[in-house]
Amino acid sequence: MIETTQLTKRYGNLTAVDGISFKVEPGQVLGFLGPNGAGKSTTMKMIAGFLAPTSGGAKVCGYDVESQPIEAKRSLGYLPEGAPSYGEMTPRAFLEFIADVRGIAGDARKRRLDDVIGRLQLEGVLAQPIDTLSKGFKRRVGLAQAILHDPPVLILDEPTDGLDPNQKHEVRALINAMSHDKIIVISTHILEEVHAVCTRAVIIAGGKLLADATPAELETRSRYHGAVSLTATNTGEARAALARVADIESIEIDPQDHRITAFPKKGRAIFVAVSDALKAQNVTVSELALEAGRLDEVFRTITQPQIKGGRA
Ligand SMILES: Nc1ncnc2c1ncn2[C@@H]1O[C@H](COP(=O)(O)OP(=O)(O)OP(=O)(O)O)[C@@H](O)[C@H]1O
Repeated sequence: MIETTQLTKRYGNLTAVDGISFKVEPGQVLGFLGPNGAGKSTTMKMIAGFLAPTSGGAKVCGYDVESQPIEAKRSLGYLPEGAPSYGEMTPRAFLEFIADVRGIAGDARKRRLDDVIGRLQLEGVLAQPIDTLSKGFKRRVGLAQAILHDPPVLILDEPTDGLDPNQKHEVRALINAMSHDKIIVISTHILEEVHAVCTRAVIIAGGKLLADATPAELETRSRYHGAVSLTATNTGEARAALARVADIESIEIDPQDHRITAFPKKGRAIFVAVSDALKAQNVTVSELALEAGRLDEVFRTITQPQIKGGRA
């Protein structure tokens, strides 16, 4: 388990992380979401034991990261932002070095090295200096060192940053495959990533924890939750048909693609009534969808007051 208690970091007058408390259990993938400068990396560094908190604390698998740093670090793998490593080393030499530092020896050493090299598809670049690798491969070398000792806890700071869409997909699949028996915390700016890998999402802004929920729960906070979107051949006809649906609160039409969104009155379900009204008026639609909610809008609604409140 990971447990943070009132975790706080101050830099002079700036409170980068402001009393953050949460727990993460095995099998959970926790997504850290937040705008630039929210305090995500600082929180992760403190959990990973790379930065001392000003106050409060963190435990990893029951070990306090400050008073039991060796046990805590043994239990976790950490991918820092940007994945710094020793640029003049080759991935092979770097991973051998990490194996030394982690004390991985004997049969386990070859097995673990072969495993991470295979999983991160590093075979083709093992002998090339890390400095000369593409951003995507550098990130993969960083991930390989984080999982080399097969730790029960992984702290991954923007693991898919800099990867192309195929590599993003592969890394997300890797995280999903590892998630069954590990605790994983990832930070990301990419909201689709939250859907792809996270069982839970924490939203941070201005150093404060503002939301802690499943992605589906967050979507229910969207004003689009339960709305019905459609694209009709004749927008005017569709609009007239929707005017007959009593439970519709309001209608919006996208000025660019003319997509219509109908919002329900509070607590009402409108999908069937909308579908029936369109059929009854013979309105041709190319698309009709019930909206789960939009995470990007929830993210903006939750974080913008904090940003406007005055922190870069
Ligand atoms: N060493 C430092 N000294 C002073 N201020 C710092 C230091 N490290 C971070 N900060 C500040 O603390 C705040 C939180 O930074 P942090 O890197 O944790 O944010 P983040 O959410 O990870 O942002 P990003 O998404 O841009 O990586 C920012 O305002 C940042 O400028």
